[in-house]
Amino acid sequence: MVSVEEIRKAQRAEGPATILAIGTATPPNCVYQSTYPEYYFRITNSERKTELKEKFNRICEKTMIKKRYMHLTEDHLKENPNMCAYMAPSLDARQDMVVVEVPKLGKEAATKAINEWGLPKSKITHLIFCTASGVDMPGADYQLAKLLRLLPSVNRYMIYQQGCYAGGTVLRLAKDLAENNKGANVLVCAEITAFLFRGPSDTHLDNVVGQALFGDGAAAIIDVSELISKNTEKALVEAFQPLGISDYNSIFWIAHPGGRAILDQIEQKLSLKPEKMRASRHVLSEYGNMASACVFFIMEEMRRKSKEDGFNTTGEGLEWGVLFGFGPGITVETIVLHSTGV
Ligand SMILES: CC(=O)CC(=O)SCCNC(=O)CCNC(=O)[C@H](O)C(C)(C)COP(=O)(O)OP(=O)(O)OC[C@H]1O[C@@H](n2cnc3c(N)ncnc32)[C@H](O)[C@@H]1OP(=O)(O)O
Repeated sequence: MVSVEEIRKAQRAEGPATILAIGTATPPNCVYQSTYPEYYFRITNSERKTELKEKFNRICEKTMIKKRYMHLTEDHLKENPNMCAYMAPSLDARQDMVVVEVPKLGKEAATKAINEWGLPKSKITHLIFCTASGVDMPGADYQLAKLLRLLPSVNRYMIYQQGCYAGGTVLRLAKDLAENNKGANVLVCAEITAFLFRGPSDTHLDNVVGQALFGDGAAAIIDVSELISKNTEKALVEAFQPLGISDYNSIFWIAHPGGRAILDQIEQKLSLKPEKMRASRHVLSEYGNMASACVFFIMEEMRRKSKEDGFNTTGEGLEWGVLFGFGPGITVETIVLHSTGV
């Protein structure tokens, strides 16, 4: 007679969960930060707000973002003028858009990851989908499984509306699933396309800052950089003390670039060398703040550059690293990463 303990042991995986492949995708519509203020104030019929436009120009310059990708094009906005107001009914139009587009963008990224992985899709046993764009039932996880033609038996998990820190949340969940299920291949797909574009308001400057930062033009923003930087050291001590690591320049860094000031303050507070934030700053510059998807773009960029520079690990030649996801709450997701090779 087989005991429950033996069954459980046989079901569990041996060894740690490993990231085997990464795929990223963006909508094709690219907007350049240098011309964005002109476009944004024109499309939202706000050109008369000259002072606010000048301020927005200054904010855009300070973001250190070169370009961003947005699903919303000029044509979409012309078809949906309510989206261009600061506060006008437009939820239905946005919802109709995201429930179709978010799984499609997820499919693009997932297909790249599956191709790199090189095994048949039928080997995928678990699917986690994470987005803060819209809510649907059945969810984006179901739509993605259908688009990818995964087996109907795939175990699906949907994480909605967590915000920017959720890249860390899905990794944490994927690790637990992979380590507790033998042979499980967990496909983590965190895609965010925020459709919360809206016109500028003189009385809501936080919204104006948001319009300058987010990859898809989201609305809500908190000034959060000081709060985050004050708490990162505590999170690092808790995470790395058990490993005997207290020099945070000796690890690689994947920090969610909520905004340039967040990276600046963490760097300053922890006396980090400038190269520690290189990958995060690169992704911020090339894509803007893509919420939960950012950390995976940074991971991919770090892996690419480590290979190009001849390092022997995907973490810039280092063994241990940290992934920080920051988001509403304020919540800080801290994930310890172990890099094994390029
Ligand atoms: C929680 C999460 O982390 C999840 C997210 O991703 S949410 C997004 C989180 N991101 C942030 O909170 C943004 C962090 N802030 C930044 O990166 C920078 O402050 C910034 C790029 C927006 C501006 O850079 P800066 O070095 O602060 O420029 P600075 O010259 O001081 O400010 C430019 C203008 O913006 C205004 N400004 C800056 N931050 C502002 C804020 N939070 N609200 C309103 N106005 C703001 C300033 O008053 C200034 O206006 P004037 O030019 O008229 O004086």
